[in-house]
Amino acid sequence: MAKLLVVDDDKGIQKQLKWGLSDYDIVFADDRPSAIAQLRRFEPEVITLDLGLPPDPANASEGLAALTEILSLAPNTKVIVITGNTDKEHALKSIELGAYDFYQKPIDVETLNTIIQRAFNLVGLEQENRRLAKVNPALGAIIGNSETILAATKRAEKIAKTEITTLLLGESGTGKEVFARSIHNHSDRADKAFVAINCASIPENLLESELFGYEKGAFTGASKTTKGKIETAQGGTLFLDEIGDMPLPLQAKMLRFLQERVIERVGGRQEIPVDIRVICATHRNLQQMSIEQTFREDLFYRVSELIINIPPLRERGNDVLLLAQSFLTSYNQQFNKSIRGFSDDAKQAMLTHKWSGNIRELQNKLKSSVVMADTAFITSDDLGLMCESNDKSNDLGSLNLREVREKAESNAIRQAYNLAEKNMSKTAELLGVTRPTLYAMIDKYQLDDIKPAT
Ligand SMILES: Nc1ncnc2c1ncn2[C@@H]1O[C@H](COP(=O)(O)OP(=O)(O)OP(=O)(O)O)[C@@H](O)[C@H]1O
Repeated sequence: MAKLLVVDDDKGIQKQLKWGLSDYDIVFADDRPSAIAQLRRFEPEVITLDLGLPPDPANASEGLAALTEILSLAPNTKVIVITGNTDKEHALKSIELGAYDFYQKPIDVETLNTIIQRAFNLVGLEQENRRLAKVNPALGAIIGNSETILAATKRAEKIAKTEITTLLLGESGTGKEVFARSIHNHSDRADKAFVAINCASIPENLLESELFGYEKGAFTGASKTTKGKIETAQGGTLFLDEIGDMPLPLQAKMLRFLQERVIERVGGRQEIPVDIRVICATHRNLQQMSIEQTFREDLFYRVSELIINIPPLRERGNDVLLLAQSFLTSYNQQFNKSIRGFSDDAKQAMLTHKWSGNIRELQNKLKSSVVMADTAFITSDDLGLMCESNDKSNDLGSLNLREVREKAESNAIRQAYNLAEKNMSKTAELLGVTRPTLYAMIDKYQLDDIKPAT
């Protein structure tokens, strides 16, 4: 039976609800300590909470404190706050703190029952979602709707079924490995191994044996013949991350493997045929490196049969908000929290931050803010970000008033446009100007990237 806790010090109301809500397994509490005790003992999924609790029933402070405590102990509980019929301010405050809904007195049991029923339905759905997420985690999905990321995913989709050796170019943390996995998962090799190796993280003298394996006795300590990463990827996909960091002598051996599809283990004489798809990635400019002769030109052409540029987060527009929402959902589950979303200043700060660490930086910021936040919405402070407008007020690079104004106005237009999700009427509204004025400004400042959503 669905478990309901009613927190109200009015015995008359308790009685009324006991009879009126007989479909539920119902328990009562008169004040904050007994509510918390019942919460621990009875673990209700839904709670109705009168904000006017003793010792100060004329005031909402005790009720709001109870709400905060309940949600910090059991974030998935749905709390319906009961307020006085004129007390809109506290009702809204409760929603801000994470209450599921509010109900204004006088109590009509039938109406209240409908709200309670809806809350139980939501609890059921959320439980089902959590169960499904555990069974089938959406790993490796490429989240994003921006033109830049869609262009990259389209290319990745097109080549997934082919054997083309692909080079993924992008800054650190942009999701190159996520892309490589995704290509593998959409290829005919999906049921075989995906083996990743980061050439920059393995000491130069170990990289060769790590990749190609070694024969027993090949060097001191080689006590038994061992397969390398290439052989382990047999039949599947090998992801060579940071290929630009591969030492020159090893590049020759790599080229032979890519051309002839055979390898020799360190200390071995036998040629071992391999059937492997290769995906490489780097944040370096391999073409420039080959001019400077720090990367073999022939290897560059071999690994870059097709290049996919993975855009940095700052060029992905609203994707940052989509990614943030998806991380929030998974961290809410991981840390048993029920943070509902982001305040406007947090959204704006995320849209304007430079994200030099890209998605990894966003992920880290989200993780710590979910752990630390104790309100229903994450703010820019929780994220440790400041809005660009505050952040950069002294960094306009020029004291020429016209230039300063132009820069500030262009920034504001871009921010509003992103917040309004490319809706021009909403952008104009946020900026407090008419649509014709907005179009005139876009024209004047040549903001060619700003155009109505199609
Ligand atoms: N589109 C995406 N959707 C969800 N999560 C993503 C996406 N892209 C990347 N991530 C997450 O961001 C983090 C960094 O991604 P990844 O390791 O693929 O980046 P990378 O470019 O390979 O980084 P590096 O160059 O440092 O190796 C990972 O935790 C990954 O799960």
